[in-house]
Amino acid sequence: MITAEALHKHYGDKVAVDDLSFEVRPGTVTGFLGPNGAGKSTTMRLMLDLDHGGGVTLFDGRRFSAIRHPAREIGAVLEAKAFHPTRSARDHLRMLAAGSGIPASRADEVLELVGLAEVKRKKPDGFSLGMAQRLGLAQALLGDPPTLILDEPANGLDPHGIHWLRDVLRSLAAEGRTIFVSSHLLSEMSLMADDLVVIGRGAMIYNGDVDGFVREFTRSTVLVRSPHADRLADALRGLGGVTVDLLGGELRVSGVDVDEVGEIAFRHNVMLRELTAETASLEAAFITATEAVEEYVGGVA
Ligand SMILES: Nc1ncnc2c1ncn2[C@@H]1O[C@H](COP(=O)(O)OP(=O)(O)OP(=O)(O)O)[C@@H](O)[C@H]1O
Repeated sequence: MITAEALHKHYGDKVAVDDLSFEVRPGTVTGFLGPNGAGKSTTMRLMLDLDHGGGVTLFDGRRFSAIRHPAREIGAVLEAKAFHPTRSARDHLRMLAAGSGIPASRADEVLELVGLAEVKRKKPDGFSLGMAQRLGLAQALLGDPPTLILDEPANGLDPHGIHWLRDVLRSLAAEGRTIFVSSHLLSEMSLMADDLVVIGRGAMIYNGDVDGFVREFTRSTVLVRSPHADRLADALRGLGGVTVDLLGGELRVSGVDVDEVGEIAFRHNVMLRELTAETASLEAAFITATEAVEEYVGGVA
């Protein structure tokens, strides 16, 4: 269990992390989301005592700096490509293993796990970003830690790599580990994460499960196809609090659920060809939740 309490950091007048408190539960993947510059990397650095600021983060009740063998308790990747320039991938991991009292054979195990066994004798400075991400994950897993903190681990991975990463993180969580992972890939996050911490301009926007976030920041809609769509639209508009978009024989309705739409159609003798509850995406919820706090807003060319 990770407990972050009142994390705070400012650079001059600029508040990068603004009194953030949250918990990351074991056995789950918790996604850490926020627009560019929201403060995700700074928060992760604060959590690991790699940056000076306010607040405390406890890992199963202890601060990072109080943990005797951090590699065996917390695996962290904050920056891809932070490797020794002259050692091979394998030697890099063996050296880290030696420093943490981990058997050297574990280096080969984790390289196999992340799919880098074939290139283990190569120097990481020739690695692609995706390969470097895999090596970063190997490094984080070296001590078989119960907690993982990963900043943008999917960055640079190809679609197979992203799929693989999702499976690895999900199965590590299923083993009871605590996994805190930032990403900009929202569709991936919706498949991977159980819980979310969403921040904007350093402050908390949402902390809870993924479904709750989508519910809170989107309106669910009902899609209806009917040869009498205009008649049904009139009946639904008469209800009040209902929004109806009519396009040809298709209606998109919000403010009522599928059962109510079905009932009203029945009462008005309207034949239906389709009646579907549409779930909004995590991306739609993220855009609504964070549009007011976006820092770097581009224009349209
Ligand atoms: N060393 C620094 N000096 C001054 N300001 C900084 C420094 N590091 C970060 N910041 C500012 O703090 C804020 C948070 O940055 P941070 O890198 O934590 O955001 P982020 O959410 O990780 O962004 P991204 O998604 O783009 O990686 C940003 O506005 C950034 O400009």
